[in-house]
Amino acid sequence: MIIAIDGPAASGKGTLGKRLAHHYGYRHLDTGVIYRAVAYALMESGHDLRDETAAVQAALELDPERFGNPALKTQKAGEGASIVSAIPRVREVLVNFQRQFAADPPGAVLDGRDIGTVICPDADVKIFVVADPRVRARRRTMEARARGEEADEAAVLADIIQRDERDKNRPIAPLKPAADAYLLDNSQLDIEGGVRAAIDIIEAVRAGRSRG
Ligand SMILES: Nc1ncnc2c1ncn2[C@@H]1O[C@H](COP(=O)(O)OP(=O)(O)O)[C@@H](O)[C@H]1O
Ligand SMILES: Nc1ccn([C@@H]2O[C@H](COP(=O)(O)OP(=O)(O)O)[C@@H](O)[C@H]2O)c(=O)n1
Repeated sequence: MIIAIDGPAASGKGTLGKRLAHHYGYRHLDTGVIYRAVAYALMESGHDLRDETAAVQAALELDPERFGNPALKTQKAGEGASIVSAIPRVREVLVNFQRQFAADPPGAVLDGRDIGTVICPDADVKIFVVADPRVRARRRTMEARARGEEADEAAVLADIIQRDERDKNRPIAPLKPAADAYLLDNSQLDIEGGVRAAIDIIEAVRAGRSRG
């Protein structure tokens, strides 16, 4: 089974993806980390984030062993990711890696912006996670502070809004729910509540399928 999770910045996709993968015994890929890694490679080598040749090269040289680098979690890497991810050739290079991950047994949960629309249009279940931008900014701010970083909630909110706008309005693989995605608004839910709501969706889809 393939579970596709998409949604705007800091909506809880990664947390949900990880928890669902654990619940079902599947593998999990946070696809945002791929674009963050490409952006980080450019920043480290002093290239402009809009340098297509350098960005494509960084995408070709992607090393999943480095996905755990804490530097990829920063706001700067997220902002950079949203710039490099709008380059069509960068996305093209990264499609196969993601599809291969999704296809390997026993099943996979992928989260990102275009999983249900582009990467896995035939996913068994698609969930589009949303939450009020102020709630998302608050959560992301708390997360950064828990890591010992300084974070200004208003600046985090501005970054989230700017990134969502860029991701929604790019011509290639824009952030939008697939036509057959289930919307899950977790603004008023805690992590447990969000996971339960997602499992309810997945089980309802499975039950419907086995009846049909
Ligand atoms: N349903 C939820 N309720 C409360 N906090 C949440 C919820 N889902 C995620 N979080 C917290 O919000 C922050 C952003 O979640 P994350 O999974 O990193 O989002 P995304 O992958 O969409 O960027 C994290 O600190 C996470 O612990
Ligand atoms: N499948 C994906 C995942 C992320 N991205 C881009 O990568 C950026 C960072 O993604 P992320 O999921 O790590 O961001 P957060 O939601 O964790 O803040 C996004 O703003 C998108 O521009 C994408 O284009 N397609």
